[in-house]
Amino acid sequence: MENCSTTRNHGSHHRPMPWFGMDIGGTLTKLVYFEPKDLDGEEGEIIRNIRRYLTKNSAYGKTGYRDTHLQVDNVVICRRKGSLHFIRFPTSEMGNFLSLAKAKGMAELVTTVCATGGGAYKFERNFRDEVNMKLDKFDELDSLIKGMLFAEIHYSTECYYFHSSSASPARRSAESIINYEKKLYDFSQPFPFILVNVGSGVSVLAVRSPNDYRRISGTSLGGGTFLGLCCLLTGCDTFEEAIQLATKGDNKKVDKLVKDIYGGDYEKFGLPGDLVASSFGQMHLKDKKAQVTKEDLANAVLVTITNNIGSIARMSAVHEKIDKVVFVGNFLRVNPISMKLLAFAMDYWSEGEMKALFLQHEGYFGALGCLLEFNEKEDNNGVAGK
Ligand SMILES: Nc1ncnc2c1ncn2[C@@H]1O[C@H](COP(=O)(O)OP(=O)(O)O)[C@@H](O)[C@H]1O
Ligand SMILES: CC(C)(COP(=O)(O)O)[C@@H](O)C(=O)NCCC(=O)O
Repeated sequence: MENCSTTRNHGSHHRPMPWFGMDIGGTLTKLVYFEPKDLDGEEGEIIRNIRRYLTKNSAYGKTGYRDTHLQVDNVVICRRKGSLHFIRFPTSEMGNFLSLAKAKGMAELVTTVCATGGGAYKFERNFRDEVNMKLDKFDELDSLIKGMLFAEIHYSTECYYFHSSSASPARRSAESIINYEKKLYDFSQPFPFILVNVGSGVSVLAVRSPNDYRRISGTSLGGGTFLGLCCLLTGCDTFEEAIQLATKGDNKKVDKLVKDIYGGDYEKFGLPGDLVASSFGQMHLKDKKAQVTKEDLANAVLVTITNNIGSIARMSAVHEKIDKVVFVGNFLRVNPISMKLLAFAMDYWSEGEMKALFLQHEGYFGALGCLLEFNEKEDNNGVAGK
């Protein structure tokens, strides 16, 4: 599938390699690197070294990682064929990243990097002063949509949902979500859809066509809140640790359920006894507090944040009269508990009318979209190298 609008052959007409897209978020910086496979001898030594360094390693320094399972091969971008690599590091490590870029000779080679996310503004000066690089800035929500639509077309297993074997939504319970099965979803006719980006905070968009979308809602209770509260309440230090703890815990020891208040279901309004009535609602009781473990607390934070996001997503979908809700962002990384809870919540509360959808490259669409936008822009401008 072709992405550029011109019909030129590859070579010096295009922006010189290396091609990167960078999304500098509130917590993580995502880097998408396009590795050309149709090499024609144009590669200089520095580019070759950068390519080797990025593609032969899957860890960079202490905090940079390449998500090798997400690599996409045989992609054509601007008439160049190659592979897409997906790399992330904490935004707090930006200083070390800039030092590395300098050490690897990037600063001599690249004059402009395309960047999106809040950090494209926050760190613009650091890029200029420390590595003499200009940031060409793209809007993060424009890039997000562009990247996800591109990935959906180029990666046949991109979109999936969780399937319950129970026919009636009413019979599905929050307990049974553990048995949800992951299934591929044909997202080739995507519009309209609600897009919920769960990063440090949460943005909710109504997307009606590639260039027609609105940011309709958002909440500050997002992935950053989960991680921050977990670190405070359990003493953990990383997202992976927080998720591990949550996997072994039970929110019912922390939250007040409808049945803790009603003794059973609140039938008049269809509230099942197992529904959380009040998140953390038992933690004012000394005996209950004495019994909870850090695993229970981590699970309760995860369920609290996820349910709140699910609720906002569902209300947004009802308001916009849209039945497909796509969840993206790194909060969902290695986090099946939240994905299954969101799938359950969409299905249960809409009585089967709404569907929660998920995407494999969940946190990388902003970086990918910005790489595509930059190349298109350069291509349309007829840039012959800088
Ligand atoms: N390795 C990680 N380190 C920190 N947070 C992570 C990590 N993996 C997943 N997360 C979660 O992803 C969130 C950031 O998501 P992301 O989509 O990258 O947003 P942002 O653009 O705001 O950085 C964090 O708040 C956290 O909940
Ligand atoms: C400001 C942001 C767009 C930044 O994006 P992020 O780095 O969190 O992915 C996002 O955090 C957000 O939408 N926060 C919620 C703001 C609100 O609507 O209350």
